[in-house]
Amino acid sequence: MTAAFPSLQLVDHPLIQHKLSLMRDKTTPTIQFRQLLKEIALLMGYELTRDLPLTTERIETPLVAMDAPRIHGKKVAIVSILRAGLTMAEGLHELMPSARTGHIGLYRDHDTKMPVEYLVKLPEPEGRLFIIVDPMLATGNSAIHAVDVLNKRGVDDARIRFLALVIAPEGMTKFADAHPGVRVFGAALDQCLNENAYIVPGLGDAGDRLFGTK
Ligand SMILES: O=P(O)(O)OC[C@H]1O[C@H](OP(=O)(O)OP(=O)(O)O)[C@H](O)[C@@H]1O
Ligand SMILES: O=c1cc[nH]c(=O)[nH]1
Ligand SMILES: [Mg+2]
Repeated sequence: MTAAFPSLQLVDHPLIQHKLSLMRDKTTPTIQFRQLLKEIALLMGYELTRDLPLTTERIETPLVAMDAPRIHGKKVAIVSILRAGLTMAEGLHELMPSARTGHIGLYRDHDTKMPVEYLVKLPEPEGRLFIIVDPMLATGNSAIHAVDVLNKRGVDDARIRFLALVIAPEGMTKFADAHPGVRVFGAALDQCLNENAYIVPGLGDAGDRLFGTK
């Protein structure tokens, strides 16, 4: 939780901060950029999942029978906002291999900066926790749209978490106003947006740097 944003948790572990600095460096090549984002998502996943409910399952150790704690993996859905969320989802899936997968395809319109939706594929919402992943929360419009998509399918804000990497204060303000009940996890709250709605200092265009496009 931060003072300005009760729903935001910044994960300031030194490994995450170090890897984020490498990602911000404009000389970091695509292959390393992608690997770093995957690693950071995995590390942030540790905090994001800290309070997941446990059930128990009867097992036998080599010595005795016991009721062993287990996470119900199939009750979690990891939803990537395309394209940049895909790589974060890879990291989280290493932590929770049996989590279900969803995709919400969005791109920002060049002029309006509003998200344009081109794909929605989601698992059954019943009883599931949804983790939406996207490294960049800039104006907040894409994040708000993605949560709206889930809300329309009956998933309320309390069952949604948003995993980002770099967050602009302007976007976080807008997102927290629209969805105060969605917990947001990020690695950095940056300074501001520039005139093209890019995060400053930021790391540039995440999708282009991940996939080598322009
Ligand atoms: O907070 P916002 O102002 O909505 O901006 C954030 C969005 O912009 C980027 O995607 P982009 O539109 O570049 O699509 P891409 O991942 O396909 O490149 C990013 O991955 C977010 O989805
Ligand atoms: O800084 C930004 C803003 C939106 N999308 C990005 O990839 N980077
Ligand atoms: Mg992009």
